[in-house]
Amino acid sequence: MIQVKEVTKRYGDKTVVDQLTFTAHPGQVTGFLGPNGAGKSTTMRMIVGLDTPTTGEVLVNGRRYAEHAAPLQEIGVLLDAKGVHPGRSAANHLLAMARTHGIPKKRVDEVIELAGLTKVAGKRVGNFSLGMGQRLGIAAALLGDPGVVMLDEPVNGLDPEGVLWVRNLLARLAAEGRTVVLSSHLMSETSLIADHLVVIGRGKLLADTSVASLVAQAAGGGVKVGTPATTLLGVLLAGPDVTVTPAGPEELIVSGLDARQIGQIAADHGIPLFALTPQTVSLEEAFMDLTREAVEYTSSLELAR
Ligand SMILES: Nc1ncnc2c1ncn2[C@@H]1O[C@H](COP(=O)(O)OP(=O)(O)OP(=O)(O)O)[C@@H](O)[C@H]1O
Repeated sequence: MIQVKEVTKRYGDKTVVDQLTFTAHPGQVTGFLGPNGAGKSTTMRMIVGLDTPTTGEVLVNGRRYAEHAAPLQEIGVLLDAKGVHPGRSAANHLLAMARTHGIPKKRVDEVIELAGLTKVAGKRVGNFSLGMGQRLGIAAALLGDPGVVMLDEPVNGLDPEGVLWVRNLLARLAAEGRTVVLSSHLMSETSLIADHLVVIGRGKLLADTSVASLVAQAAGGGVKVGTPATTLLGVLLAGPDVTVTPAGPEELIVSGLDARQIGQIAADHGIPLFALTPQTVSLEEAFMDLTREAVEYTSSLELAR
């Protein structure tokens, strides 16, 4: 479990993380989302003790990172996939890490296999593609068989097959009861991988929600109904909490009733329907709505609107 408790981080007079509180639970994949500069990396660095909160505290499995005797066995992290000596082979890089942390060589072979790096394990890391580098970073994060796994932008630069691989791997790690956190600035991609979402903007918490409830929220745009009998159906559907808006000669947008209720009322009165479509806002739009005020760099074109 990761607990971020009322954490504030200031650099000089700039507040980068602002009274942030959230928990990443075991058995779940938590997506940590925010636009560029929102404070995700800073928060992740504080989780693993590379930075200190100005106020508040961060706990990994109930303790501060530095208080763990064998931190690599508690939390595995991928913070910068390029932070590897380019002249070393993937296997030697992992072996060096394993040796300094008392981890057996057998585990190195296991994570190489797990990360799909068997064929390239002997190759120099300097020649690795971005995707192979990401896989190596993930292999390193898993080396200590940790109960908590935290990955900064793990699908960045991966092809669709690589994204699917990360998705399946993270789901499996969570199913094993581990706490899994991944950061991203891409909502649609993250919502496919994560169960839970923590969204921040300008260092502040904007949302702490399940993917399912965000999807339900995004679906709150009414139901598009296609019928030749718009006037009659409009009258039949009317009610105190129902809004019926004509959207074309044979089209209504209805809110306050779901598709099933509308379909039933139409059927009860023998009214033909040729469209009955819940209007969804895309998750990307929901994310943009949430974070609009909080993006650090807005183009002058957008500001002029
Ligand atoms: N050491 C530092 N000194 C001063 N400012 C910093 C420092 N580290 C980060 N910042 C600032 O803190 C803010 C948040 O940065 P951070 O890297 O945590 O954001 P992020 O959400 O990870 O963004 P991205 O998606 O672009 O990686 C940015 O405005 C950044 O310029």
